[in-house]
Amino acid sequence: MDLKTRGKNKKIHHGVQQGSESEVDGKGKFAVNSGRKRKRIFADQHVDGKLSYNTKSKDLSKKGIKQMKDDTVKRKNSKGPARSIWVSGRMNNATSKKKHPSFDGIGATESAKEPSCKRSNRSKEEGKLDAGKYDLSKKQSKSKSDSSKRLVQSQTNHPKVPHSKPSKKTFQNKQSVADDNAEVDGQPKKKKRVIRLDPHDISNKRLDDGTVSGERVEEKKKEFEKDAEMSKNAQFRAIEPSPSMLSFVEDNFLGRRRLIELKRAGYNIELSAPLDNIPFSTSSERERIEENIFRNKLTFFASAKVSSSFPPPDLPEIAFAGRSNVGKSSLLNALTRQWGVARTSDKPGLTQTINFFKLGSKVCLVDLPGYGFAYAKEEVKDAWEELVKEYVSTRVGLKRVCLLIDTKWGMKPRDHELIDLMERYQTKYQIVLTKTDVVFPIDVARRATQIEESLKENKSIVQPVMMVSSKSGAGIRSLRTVLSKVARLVKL
Ligand SMILES: Nc1nc2c(ncn2[C@@H]2O[C@H](COP(=O)(O)OP(=O)(O)OP(=O)(O)O)[C@@H](O)[C@H]2O)c(=O)[nH]1
Ligand SMILES: [Mg+2]
Repeated sequence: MDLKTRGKNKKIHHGVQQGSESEVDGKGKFAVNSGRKRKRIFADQHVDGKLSYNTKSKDLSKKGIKQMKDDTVKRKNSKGPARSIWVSGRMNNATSKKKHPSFDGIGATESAKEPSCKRSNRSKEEGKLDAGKYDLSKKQSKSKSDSSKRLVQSQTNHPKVPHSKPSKKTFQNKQSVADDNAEVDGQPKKKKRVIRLDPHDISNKRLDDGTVSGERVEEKKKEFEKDAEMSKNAQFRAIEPSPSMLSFVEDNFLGRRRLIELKRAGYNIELSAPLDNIPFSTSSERERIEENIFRNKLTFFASAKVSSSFPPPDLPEIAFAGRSNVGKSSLLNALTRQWGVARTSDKPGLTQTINFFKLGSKVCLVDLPGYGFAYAKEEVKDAWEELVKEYVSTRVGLKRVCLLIDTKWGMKPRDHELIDLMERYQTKYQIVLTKTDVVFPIDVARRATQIEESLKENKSIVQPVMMVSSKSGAGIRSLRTVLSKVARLVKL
C-alpha cells in the first residue's frame, strides 16, 4: 500500500484524509497509524508557519476517527464489489496528487490568512473543511475516473498493433487522456508515444503497400532474380545423364569422394592428386605416367603481353583457356605432375601474360590469362581478353584449345563469346570440366551432359567433354591420353 501517499494526504488535512483512507482500507487499526503520522505532519505545518491546528488537533482527530468508523460501517453494509488493492492504491495516489492544489486553496491558505483562529471560528473552518471534503470527494470521483482512464490508457499504450484500425475519435480521446496524464503527473508530454499511436501515420502503410518505397522495388527485383536462378537450378537437377556418362564418372572416381572410400579402392591418399594413379596398385608409390609425352620435363620458355611477342610457332601447341581461377595453371602442373612450374593462386588473375611451356621437344603447352572475374582494372582485363582472342584466332601452331569450365558454375557468357570466336576461325577446342572434386558425382555427369547437349551443333568442338580434378587427380589420365594423341598426330 502506498504509505508515502497516505502521509502526503494527511499533511494536507488529516480529518478528511483519514476518511478517504478508511474508504480505501476499511480497517480499524489504520487510525492508530494515521494518528502517529498526524503528529509529524502537524509539526511540519507548524514550521511552515501559519497553521495553528495544535489546539484543535485532538477534536479533529476524534472527528476523523468517528468519520472513518462511520465509513467502515457504511462499507460493510454496502454490497459493492471490493476494489483491488493495486487499483485503489493507484487511485489514492492519483487523488492525492491531484487534490493538492485545491486543498491548499481551501484549508491551508484560508487558515494562513487567519492565523489566530478561535473556537467560534472552528465551526466555520470545519464547515469549510467539510466543503473541502465534499469538494474532495467530488474531485476524488473525477480523479478515480481519470485513474481508470489511465489504466485503460496504460493498457492501450502498449506498442502492440491494434486488431482493428482505431477511429479518429478514439485517437483524439487517447491523446487527450495522454495530455491529461502529462498534466497530472507534472511530467513533460511524451510526444514520441503520441506519434506512435497516430493511425494516420502512413509510414507503416508505405512499407506494406510497396508503392512508394524504392527499396521494395529492389527487393522484388532480387526475388525475381532468385526465382529465375531457382528455376535454372531446377532445370539442372532435371538433367538425366546417359548410363555411359554415369559409368565413366564412377569408374574414374569423379565428383566429391570420401577419403575412406578412395583408400578402400586401393588409392594412396598420402600422395597429391592420389587418383592420378593406377587403382589397386600393390606399390605404395605412384605408378609412372602412362603417356610417354607427359613424362618429359615442363620448361617455361616465353611469355607474351602482346601478339608481337609471341615466340615462333616451331612446335604444335595445346592451349588452356578459361575464366580466371578456373584452374588452367593447376591443370598444366597436374598433367605433367610437375607442381609449381606454372604458378597458381587462389586469387583470380594471377596469370596475366601468355606463358609458353615446352614439354620435351615434341609439344608446347600454353597457359593463357583468364578472362572474366579477376582482381584487375577493367582496361587491363580487356587487354588480356583481346590478347587471348587474337591468339586463338590467329596462332598458326595451335592444335587444340582446352576450354576449361568450372563444374560447379557451368558456362558463362564470356565462355560462349570465345566459343563463337573459335567457331568462326575453325580453331579446334575441347571442353574440360575442372574442380570436379567439389561437386557430387551426379552433378559432374549432369554438367557434362548439359554442355554436350548445348554445343552439339558446333563444328569445331571435339567431343567428348572431359572431366578432371587437379586436386584429386581424377580424370587426369584420360585427358593425357586424348592430348598425347593430338601431339602424335600433328604434322607441322
Ligand atoms: N578443389 C580444387 N581446386 C582447384 C582445382 N584446380 C585448381 N584449383 C584451385 O583453384 C585456384 C586457381 O587455380 P589456378 O590454376 O591458379 O587457376 P587459373 O585458371 O590459372 O587462374 P588465373 O591464372 O587467375 O587465370 C587455386 O587455388 C587452385 O588450388 C581442382 O581441381 N580442385
Ligand atoms: Mg593461371
